[in-house]
Amino acid sequence: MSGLVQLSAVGVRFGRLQALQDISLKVSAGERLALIGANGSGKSTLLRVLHGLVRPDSGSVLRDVAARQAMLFQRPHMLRASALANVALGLWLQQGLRWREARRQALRALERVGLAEEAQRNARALSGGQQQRLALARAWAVRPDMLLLDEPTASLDPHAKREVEALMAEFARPGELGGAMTLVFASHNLGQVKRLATRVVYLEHGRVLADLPVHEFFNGPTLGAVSREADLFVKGELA
Ligand SMILES: Nc1ncnc2c1ncn2[C@@H]1O[C@H](COP(=O)(O)OP(=O)(O)OP(=O)(O)O)[C@@H](O)[C@H]1O
Repeated sequence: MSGLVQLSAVGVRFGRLQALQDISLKVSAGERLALIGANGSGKSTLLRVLHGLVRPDSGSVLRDVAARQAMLFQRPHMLRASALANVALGLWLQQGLRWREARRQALRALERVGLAEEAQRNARALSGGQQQRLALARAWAVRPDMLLLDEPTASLDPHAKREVEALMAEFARPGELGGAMTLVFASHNLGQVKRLATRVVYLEHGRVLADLPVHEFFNGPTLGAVSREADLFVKGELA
């Protein structure tokens, strides 16, 4: 396997519900992969499988064990502590750094996302956009090779959305400290998908119905033939 993670014929069920079915997908280094599809189509579940939070009931997951991963959720969970401590704690716990060194690196991460001035503020008192940037700092601090993001801008206003999007684009750029991050993100915002993604995976009822380079997905003639629902989804979202 030369990818960061590779799923083969993965299935996930929750009781009687088949949330994912027969998913085969390889994520390669340097990709910016967008997962799209209607509510309940399986995007979050697929991200959780990729991150190892959900174990498939069938199929297999192969992972590059040398690669680091981090995941961001739509509403980040922050501890009732300073912004700095929220980042430093992660480093201290995950990487076994000394507290002083963890704080030093955490401050560097806050600078990276433009939050250095908020370092001592209670993380829970920050705005939604600042909290999402704090979550990005927490992820960036561990220098992941692959960053998974579940609708990271869904609950943000347009300004905060642009800030988070800009950071995602910067993290994915070659030359970023620690190297370019591979991104896998779920989004309902097709403008964002066009701006950020190199590849689009369209899910419908837990199955992958299209897996195409972004340009082909939006401009190719094939989508309507693949799925009428996909065609309507894209047109509807763009209307
Ligand atoms: N822990 C769970 N227990 C039971 N059912 C679940 C669980 N997680 C997800 N599901 C169900 O699995 C299906 C896929 O959900 P998932 O959250 O992956 O979809 P999604 O595409 O991310 O949706 P959304 O766009 O609304 O976030 C849905 O029918 C959902 O209700």
